[in-house]
Amino acid sequence: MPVVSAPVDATQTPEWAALVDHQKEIAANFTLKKAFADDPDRVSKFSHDMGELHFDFSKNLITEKTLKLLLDLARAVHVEERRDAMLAGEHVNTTEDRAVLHSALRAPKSDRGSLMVDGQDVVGDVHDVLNRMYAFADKVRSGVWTGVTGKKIEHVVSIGIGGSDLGPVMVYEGLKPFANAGIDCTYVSNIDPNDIAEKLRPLDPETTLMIVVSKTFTTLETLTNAREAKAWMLEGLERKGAIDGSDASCADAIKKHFVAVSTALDRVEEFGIDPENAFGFWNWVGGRYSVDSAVGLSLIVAFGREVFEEFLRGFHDVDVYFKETPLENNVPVLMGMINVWYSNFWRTETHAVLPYNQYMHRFPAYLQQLTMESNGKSVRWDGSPVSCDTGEIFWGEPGTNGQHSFYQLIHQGTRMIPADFIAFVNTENPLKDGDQDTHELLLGNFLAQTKALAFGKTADEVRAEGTPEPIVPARCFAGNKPSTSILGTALTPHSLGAFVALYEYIVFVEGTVWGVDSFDQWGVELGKQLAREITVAFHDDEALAEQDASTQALIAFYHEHRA
Ligand SMILES: O=P(O)(O)OC[C@H]1O[C@H](O)[C@H](O)[C@@H](O)[C@@H]1O
Repeated sequence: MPVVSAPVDATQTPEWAALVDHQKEIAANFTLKKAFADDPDRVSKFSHDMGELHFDFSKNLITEKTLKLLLDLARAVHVEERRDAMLAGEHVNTTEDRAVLHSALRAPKSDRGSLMVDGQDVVGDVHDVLNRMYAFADKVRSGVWTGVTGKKIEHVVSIGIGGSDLGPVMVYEGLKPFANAGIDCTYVSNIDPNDIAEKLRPLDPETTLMIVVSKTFTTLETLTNAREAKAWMLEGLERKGAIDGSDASCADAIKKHFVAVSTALDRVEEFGIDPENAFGFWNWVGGRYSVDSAVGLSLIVAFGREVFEEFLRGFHDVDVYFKETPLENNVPVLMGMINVWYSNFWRTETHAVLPYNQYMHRFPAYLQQLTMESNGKSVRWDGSPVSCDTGEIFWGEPGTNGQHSFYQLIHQGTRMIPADFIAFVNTENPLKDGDQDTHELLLGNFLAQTKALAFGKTADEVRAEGTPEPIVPARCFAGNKPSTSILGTALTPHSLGAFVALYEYIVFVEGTVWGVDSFDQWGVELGKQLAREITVAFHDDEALAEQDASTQALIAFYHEHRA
């Protein structure tokens, strides 16, 4: 069994009790307006820099005492000890009896041999695979690797789901300005045939490379889509006369047009993909923590080695920072604990992430898996039930789009929704509308929203604008709505890597307070198991009879209306 200490029940600690009392004080006496008026140094006290990212926590419902009490709680649940255990390769993923070492995926090659886990030179193995990936990607990018008809690859289709999809697609979208080899990527994930049909429709099989990404290589969606892609590829090539349909010509085509990423290389081979063209990773990398492993192969093909190395450096710098920075100044720790403050002491349920950068439009979706699959648990890592709420519901959309949609509820609704506002000083597309720098219009909106949330608008201010009395209440803003402002210098491979690592550690800190195993995902299994059984029930009366009445009735509706 793993050597991991039992989780502390945070709710039974004096530190928790102190926070319960403190929350009552803050709820009764604290407003952001007053806090800013009373303390001219508030912003500097609550601002931190982590590399190229600047964090302003001042518009949160916190005082210096709040942070002190939160860090007392972090220490009481042994955040530092668990961090060190994780980074040293202990099996902190207890329910799967695995180490958790995504940090090793971005360790520099000079760290080879420094981390031996279960007899494996973890960093050495990581760099061996990275080198193979870089060599492969170079060949594709330069046109040395071609399709079966000798044409250069122009499109990559990455087939995967969950952690084998959300990370790569988020980063591909995030770093589009860095694409530099005339190769575009498309991501197919859903088992809904509409997904692959629409994605493949515009592509030419001769110039398309498929990357099948699956940690387990058993995932129904991915294998179904991979088979569909294989059929599309072979039919397309045969129609063009590029192959003659014989087993040998098909095998040759698959070799040139299919590669795989998986921890299960035997299954890759069974699928018909040449093991030479398979890139491995390890069971100590969780799917949602894997974008910086071979799972990111499409990114290396699209962006090249230098960009990917810079992306990994962004992660690694945060790894070192998280490990070495005292808790008082440690941004991932502070953010994780502030999230605990709202979730457990203010009983907020959701957390908005609002990137003011259109390239980051898939970042909230990526964070949903990272945060919710990690911390949506009801038992602790020793199997005991949790005794407080766990897991925040993460959601969001890029600003300013969200402003014209759901911000109404954040500003004037009855629920408190802590929000991370993310923006960058420099834009990838500096444009002007007349004399006005349009990036400043974007940043002006970013600043305006956090200001409106924090300070609101009083009835007197509304009246002073000449608003008729009956509608004054509808036009008031209560303010005191918490937000964190994060400003980066620019959205680059390095800063994007830093962002992902930041949220990985926020998740870790929260998971440690809640005592949950943030690295398993048993909650997705029941649905998979039932789907297998129910799929049979479409055409098997015995299996149908075993279903509940609602499922039977819905299947009956399906049969009645199926064209
Ligand atoms: O990479 P795969 O083994 O195909 O798994 C893909 C995804 O499916 C699973 O059901 C889990 O919910 C995810 O954590 C995982 O990322």
